[in-house]
Amino acid sequence: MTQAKVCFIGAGNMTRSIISGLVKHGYPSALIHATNPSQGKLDALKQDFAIEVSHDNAAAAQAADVIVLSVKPQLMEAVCDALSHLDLANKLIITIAAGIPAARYSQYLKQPIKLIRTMPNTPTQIGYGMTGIYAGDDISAEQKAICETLMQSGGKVVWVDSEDGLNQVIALSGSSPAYFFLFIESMIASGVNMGMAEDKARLLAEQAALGAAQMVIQNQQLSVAQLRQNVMSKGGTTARAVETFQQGDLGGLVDKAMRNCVDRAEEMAKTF
Ligand SMILES: NC(=O)C1=CN([C@@H]2O[C@H](COP(=O)(O)OP(=O)(O)OC[C@H]3O[C@@H](n4cnc5c(N)ncnc54)[C@H](OP(=O)(O)O)[C@@H]3O)[C@@H](O)[C@H]2O)C=CC1
Ligand SMILES: O=C(O)[C@@H]1CCC=N1
Repeated sequence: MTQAKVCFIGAGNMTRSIISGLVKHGYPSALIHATNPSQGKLDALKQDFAIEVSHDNAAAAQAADVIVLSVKPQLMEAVCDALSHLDLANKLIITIAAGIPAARYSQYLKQPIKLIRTMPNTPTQIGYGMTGIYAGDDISAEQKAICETLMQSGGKVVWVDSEDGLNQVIALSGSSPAYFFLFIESMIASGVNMGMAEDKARLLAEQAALGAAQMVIQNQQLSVAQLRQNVMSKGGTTARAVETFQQGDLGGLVDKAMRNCVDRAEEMAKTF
């Protein structure tokens, strides 16, 4: 495994998720550095993972082989501008930001760069992450391997052939943990409305969600529709609930939500 010196610019939710996966997989803490303006997140990362931390983006980036840009898209231009005086010729830059096209970064950093775009998700924090990765033709096999090693430590990776594919990755896995959380939240609320204690409603809903996901994963020979049919006894309770979702056009609503997610990524590509 290639072990590069990695610096995360921005120490928020996703940086924490990725570092957690890296350290759990034995990536040396001494090779990981995170920067952030506020102190609290840095203290927590240092305490939990024994990594290097600082407020100085430029010094940390200068010392790194791999720079992971992990700030909100609206801050990316300013953050890159403040790194643009560095010589980045021998560094690999990885971005996890939604929306911003790969070509935009060399403008922000004011020099030619080697950049890989990725789209991880928060379950990376517990080893169940899913990351989509896009690299242009200028990226070497070794650079791709470094990126894959970093992102794979938190879960699975999938390479996409075109940059547009990353927007579909956002809709399918980057943003989608929130869809499932919303569904589970709604189930718990309904259970509570019907009189169930909240802790029991949560246990019932979360274990059903875990079991359903594992059923999909462990039964690749079956379609997801077949797994659903297997729960639906004719004239039974599940059929009544599923009919209710279908009458409300759940499939159409999911499609609309995912297309809106992609539209927002495309809007962001024009904005930032
Ligand atoms: N959350 C998610 O599920 C996913 C997010 N992403 C992408 O990841 C990126 C980060 O998102 P997320 O981790 O959720 O966001 P967070 O807001 O949790 O983290 C961003 C961090 O950047 C820090 N920051 C702000 N300004 C600077 C600066 N000048 N230099 C260094 N750090 C700075 C913030 O510090 P402070 O709080 O102190 O201001 C904050 O800790 C985004 O671009 C997003 O599109 C990608 C996939 C999934
Ligand atoms: O909501 C967002 O913009 C980011 C990208 C994917 C998940 N969170």
